[in-house]
Amino acid sequence: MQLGAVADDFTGATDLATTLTTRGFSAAVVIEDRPVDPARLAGLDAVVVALKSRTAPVAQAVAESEAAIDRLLGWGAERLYVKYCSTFDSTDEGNIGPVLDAALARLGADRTVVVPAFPANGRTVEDGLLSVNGELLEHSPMRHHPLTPMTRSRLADLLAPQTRATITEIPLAVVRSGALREAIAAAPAGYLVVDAVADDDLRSIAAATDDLRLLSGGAGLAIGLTPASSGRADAFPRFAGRRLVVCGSASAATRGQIADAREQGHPLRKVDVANALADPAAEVAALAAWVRTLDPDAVPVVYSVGEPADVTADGGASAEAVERVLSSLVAELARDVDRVIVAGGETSGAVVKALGIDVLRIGPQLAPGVCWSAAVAEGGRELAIVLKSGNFGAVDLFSNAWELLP
Ligand SMILES: Nc1ncnc2c1ncn2[C@@H]1O[C@H](COP(=O)(O)OP(=O)(O)O)[C@@H](O)[C@H]1O
Ligand SMILES: O=C(O)[C@@H](O)C(=O)COP(=O)(O)O
Repeated sequence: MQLGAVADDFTGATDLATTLTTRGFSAAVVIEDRPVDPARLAGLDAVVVALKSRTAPVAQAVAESEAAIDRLLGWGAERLYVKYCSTFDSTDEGNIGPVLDAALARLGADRTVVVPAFPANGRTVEDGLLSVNGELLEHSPMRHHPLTPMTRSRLADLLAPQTRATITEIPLAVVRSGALREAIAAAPAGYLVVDAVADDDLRSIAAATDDLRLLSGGAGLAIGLTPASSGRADAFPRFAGRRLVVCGSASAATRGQIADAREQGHPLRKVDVANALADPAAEVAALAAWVRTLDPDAVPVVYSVGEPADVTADGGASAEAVERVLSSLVAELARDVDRVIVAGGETSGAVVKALGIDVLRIGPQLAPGVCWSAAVAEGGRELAIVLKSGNFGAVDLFSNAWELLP
């Protein structure tokens, strides 16, 4: 296996895996510590272990990441990639620094690059400052993120409280100078925050770091990686059951996709959050009954946030209830529904766990960082599933995604 990766959330894992497959890698995502027969991974160029560690306590995130790294090395991974969010989601007490420290220690390596840039999704780094769609991170909507509000934009300032290692910034001029490899070798041991505003910059960084055993970043850096072999090519299965979209995401991109689905005439139903809190089983039953009344060819969209004011700020109780209801709904309908789009990172984690999925096989890409995966749910039913980061995907994704399935 050429590359083993650890991602700090489930949508991040499919983001990296699909970016790798666009480069010709054969790739799969393994869910957390689910036992997997290594024969299922044989011949793959890359395996991404999906954790739900982004906002976990540091000790837990490090322990889970170390266990994932050990599994990947045991499966024969030659190099490692630590995948975090392209908006560097973390706090001063956060996990990116400690997980990188642990990964370097496990590999006996002394340096790696820090590259959250992903220009195809509007994330760029210049002069060490991270921007989102042309706005500095601290001015972007990430400023208001409920768990990891990003109020600074300089990556070195965000990372410094999380590690004792030296952080060096490498400017765009060096990335484009043809002497990046030398600059990385000459820098002090530790972390190298490297500027990138275009895909060619990411390709230059990947080329200049081909001797590093550890890479780190969002998924964008993977566009510069090349598989050593043609890898294993699995045909993506065909699916013909019902379709379903569930959205627990409150992000602007998902809200736009919900509004577009309404305009396109898809049946929509909003989760009754008060009922989800009071009697989750009844809410699941009501939503499942609604789906079953619809034409089998319909694309029902079950969502919980149509506009920002729909979010109930009650210390997480409503968020948890919505996750429970949406994930139970997908599990309840899994006998009839075999093509599912899930919007939202946390929501995706809840759905994948409720379905008892252990491995996601990566299929067609829908947008940068968004793809179909094939998975077997507990009980043996195979389904196609999209785990969509809240902020990713075109506005018409809920209408057009199905056409990309074989
Ligand atoms: N109406 C609501 N009130 C409160 N929390 C909600 C509501 N709807 C969804 N949530 C929660 O908001 C969180 C959204 O996070 P996530 O699924 O990661 O989406 P994103 O990727 O857009 O951040 C989930 O925990 C979800 O259950
Ligand atoms: O790198 C990214 O931006 C994504 O892969 C990602 O991690 C997004 O997280 P969620 O918005 O929580 O899905």
